[in-house]
Amino acid sequence: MTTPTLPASAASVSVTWRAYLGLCKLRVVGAIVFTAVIGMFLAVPEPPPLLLSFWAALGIGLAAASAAALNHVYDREADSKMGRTEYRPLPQHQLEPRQANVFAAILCLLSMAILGFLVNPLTAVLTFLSLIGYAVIYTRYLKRVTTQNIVIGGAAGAAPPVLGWCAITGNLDPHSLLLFLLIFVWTPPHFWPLALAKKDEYKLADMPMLPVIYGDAITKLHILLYTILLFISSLLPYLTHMSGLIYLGAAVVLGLGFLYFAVRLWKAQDNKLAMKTFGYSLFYLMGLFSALLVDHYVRVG
Ligand code: HEM
Ligand SMILES: CC(C)=CCC/C(C)=C/CC/C(C)=C/COP(=O)(O)OP(=O)(O)O
Repeated sequence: MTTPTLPASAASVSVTWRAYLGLCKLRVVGAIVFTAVIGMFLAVPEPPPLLLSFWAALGIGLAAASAAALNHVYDREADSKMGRTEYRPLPQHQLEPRQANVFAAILCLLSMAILGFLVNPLTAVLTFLSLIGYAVIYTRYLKRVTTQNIVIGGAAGAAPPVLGWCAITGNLDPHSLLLFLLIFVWTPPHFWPLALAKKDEYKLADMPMLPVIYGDAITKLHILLYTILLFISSLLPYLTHMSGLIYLGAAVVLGLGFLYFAVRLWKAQDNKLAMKTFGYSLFYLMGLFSALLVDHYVRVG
């Protein structure tokens, strides 16, 4: 018996769609939308209106995917030099840069229409600024010129909970800026462990990441110092009475876990723990934001 195969044209359509989806960095966008949705829930005492939340999540997600596609276009040459990124759609010539640009433009227009007409204009403007911040300011300029690229560029990645909050209330609340601070301070100990593990690839691609320019010891020290700063920042939602004891407990336990990784990485002679620390950073952020949500509805203390 022969295995049924797709006709050549159907197979190529499926490859093309997979390539377009590959441009979107779906897992990162998923995490970004998650933090935005938590911002929506924290903005009001009762659950936020379902339809408004849906449009806001879709609009923010489309903007993040558009930014990711533009990042693939600007980085296509560097991506082709690194093992971690060489199989992306543009280095593999599955799509032309022009196609990726058109795709990014469509996603951006859709996002702006949804946010501008169905959510509110301030959310649309702030989301657009985040898109430009990541896709243009970080990717095109900062990434190539300074070791502080991801610290400054982190502001775009930290915006989503503020965008989610603003989508529901129409304004900027100081508590939403606390959520911004958490992701902003989290970004260096999220990214630098990965940069440490992939230092040789970044060197090959001529990217001035911290370990490439200043070496492993300085990078590990920076990771540790930012992790301490993150631990302190993560207490602020409790100290400002935004969250209660459930959040505080989770923040302390998750933070001690992050410190454990950061201290061990700092002390180690090698970088064996770097990718585990990177993995933990993702678990930490998801855990911290989940705790904020649970605490919002089950308030103790
Ligand atoms: C400027 C800020 C940031 C930088 C430089 C950065 C950098 C990176 C890099 C280089 C990767 C590896 C990607 C890969 O191998 O495909 C990654 C993965 C990831 N990042 Fe970030 N990140 C940033 C902000 C964020 C934010 C704000 C979030 C979520 C709220 C996030 C969530 C994730 C997730 C979930 C992954 C895993 C993706 C996967 O497994 O495919 N990142 N990040
Ligand atoms: C709401 C909105 C528009 C937000 C945009 C923020 C956004 C998409 C952040 C993504 C963060 C990220 C994956 C950075 C890695 O880029 P990189 O180029 O350093 O990593 P790479 O080498 O894996 O491409």
